[in-house]
Amino acid sequence: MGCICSKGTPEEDFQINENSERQKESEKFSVQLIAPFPSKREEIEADIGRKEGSVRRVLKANGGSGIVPLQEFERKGSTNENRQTNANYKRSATMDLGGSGDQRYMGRIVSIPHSSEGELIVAGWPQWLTSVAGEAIKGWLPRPADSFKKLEKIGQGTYSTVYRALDLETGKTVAMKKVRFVSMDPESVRFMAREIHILRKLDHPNVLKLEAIVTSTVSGSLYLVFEYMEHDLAGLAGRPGIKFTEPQIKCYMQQLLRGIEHCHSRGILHRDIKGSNLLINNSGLLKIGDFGLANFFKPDQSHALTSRVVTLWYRAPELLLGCTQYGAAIDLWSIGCIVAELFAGKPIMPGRTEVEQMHKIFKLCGSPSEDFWQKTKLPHATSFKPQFQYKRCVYETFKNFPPTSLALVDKLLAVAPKARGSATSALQSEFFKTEPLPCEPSSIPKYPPSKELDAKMRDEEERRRRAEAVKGRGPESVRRGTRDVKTPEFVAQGQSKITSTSNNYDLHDGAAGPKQNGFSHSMSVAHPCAVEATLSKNVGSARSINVLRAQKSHLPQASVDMSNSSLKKPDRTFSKDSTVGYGPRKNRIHYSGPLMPPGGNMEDLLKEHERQIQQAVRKARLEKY
Ligand SMILES: Nc1ncnc2c1ncn2[C@@H]1O[C@H](COP(=O)(O)OP(=O)(O)OP(=O)(O)O)[C@@H](O)[C@H]1O
Repeated sequence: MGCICSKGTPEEDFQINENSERQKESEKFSVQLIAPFPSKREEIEADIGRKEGSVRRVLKANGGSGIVPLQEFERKGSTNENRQTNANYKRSATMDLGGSGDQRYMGRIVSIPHSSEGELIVAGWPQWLTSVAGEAIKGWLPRPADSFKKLEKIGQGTYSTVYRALDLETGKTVAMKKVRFVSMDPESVRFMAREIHILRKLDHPNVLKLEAIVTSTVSGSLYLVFEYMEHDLAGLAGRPGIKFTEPQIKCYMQQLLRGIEHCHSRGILHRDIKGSNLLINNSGLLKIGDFGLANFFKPDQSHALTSRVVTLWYRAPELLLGCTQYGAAIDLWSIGCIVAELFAGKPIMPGRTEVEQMHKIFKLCGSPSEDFWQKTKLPHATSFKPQFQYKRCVYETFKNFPPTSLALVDKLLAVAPKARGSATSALQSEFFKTEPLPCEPSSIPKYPPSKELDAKMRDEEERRRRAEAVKGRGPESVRRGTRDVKTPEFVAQGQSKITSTSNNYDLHDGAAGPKQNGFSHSMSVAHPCAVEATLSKNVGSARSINVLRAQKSHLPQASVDMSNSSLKKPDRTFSKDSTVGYGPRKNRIHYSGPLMPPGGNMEDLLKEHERQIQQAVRKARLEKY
């Protein structure tokens, strides 16, 4: 599969008004941000007076906030009151069609057929986008790219880089998520279109709102513009010195469940609930973000979906077993992991391979009965069937948790999906009704901006310092200084177990990796996904840490996703390489580790994995330093 690198530098994609060079550059943009509909004629006219000839006036005329359907725009534009606005819109829209005179464009506009694609092109969207993602952007107007000023990078996802930016029209700080494509490959565009399409279906205070979109022909990138959130839960939980109170945890979890309840009520599964996708602002509001893996589902589960979704540590057992007809319960499982993680102060099941993940689940939540294994048709059942049955020990393991939280965790971490209930039933649980009650979001302390990226940078810095220190101390020190990732069940006798940063509880499995207090697992020295990448090659040879990091755990199977989305979208690919973006799935089936050979011994297999992982990590470190 080809590289999906973004060709332009991030700077090329943002136009800064004061800079005339950049303004020229801005004309390379074929699409501008979505603009809302003008509300006041005076504003519009004043703006036109100031900025005749500028695409920006459309944005300003629209008041700089909100998004209005194109049809409504046209309808309003046909009235006397809005005629001027409509003219602006037309001129603005046609600037990108390559012409140079209003008359000519007006003619074109009149002749545009009333098809959705025609409308969209007139609105300023490029054809590469309208031809495959018309449904997702239908009815939206573009906004100019030069109306944003890029500030610093605040997030690095698998498919995107996120920047803090200033909306020059409103003065508001926003987050701009730059999505990469494989040179406008239609399939890649469809991946992104699904995210947009889903975001547009959602409207809830606990779901991050998509405010605008911009694309750049310079870099082949597309930007999704969101309200700016100061923190993500991963960053916040991983910040030294921050300790969540019980009312605060309840407050966050209530908001998370309300947000997911809304998604499920709209027939949408998030499929990647984890700390770094839960954004929190300085008013204590939590919003679910990153709908890149989200998909539509029907309660009857009649459509097959890919089972290779959700970041490994938060992945439900049915997905690991290869189930393709699943529902809301997979998100509830992830939420169960998060509730427990918040109380524990570290991830509760930090598996590094699917085999290990499944094993951790069985050890904590119990393994299914013999009868289940006899009857199930789940594709990976034979591979994962343990040699003996594990007894459930959720209550014993988390005995120090507040009792009502334990009841909720126990329910959400039910191995049988149906037993997890729903977001609505979770919201009605005693957990939220018993003292101490959830606090008001506004009463939560204001923290300095804390993102997963910050946690990653702290880890990186710490690792660099350690490496510097051991350099001067010789090989013996290197050995002692190396923080090899340990799978807790293989921690040698007498070696101290990882302790929780918030509550003391006794997990039979501790957290793996040097990041001990949860959520920032993707920045562990050896990311579980990176390690999986090594194992996917069945590591005879260890690879460099950079290569190790280049894979994500939830690589999709190519053919199983036959979802019911109206966009008929394919699934995303899952490369963790920062230069990689959305891409077609062809030839991108990866397995995070060899499946359990039938009749094989799980403990032996895991030990072998551990040996390979440590060998790979050691070699990578030695290569690096
Ligand atoms: N609206 C926002 N405000 C502030 N920061 C944000 C916002 N949206 C995203 N971020 C930051 O950027 C990071 C990456 O964003 P996001 O999860 O959407 O990207 P992704 O490529 O889909 O990531 P992933 O690899 O987790 O799938 C988030 O963890 C968060 O720290």
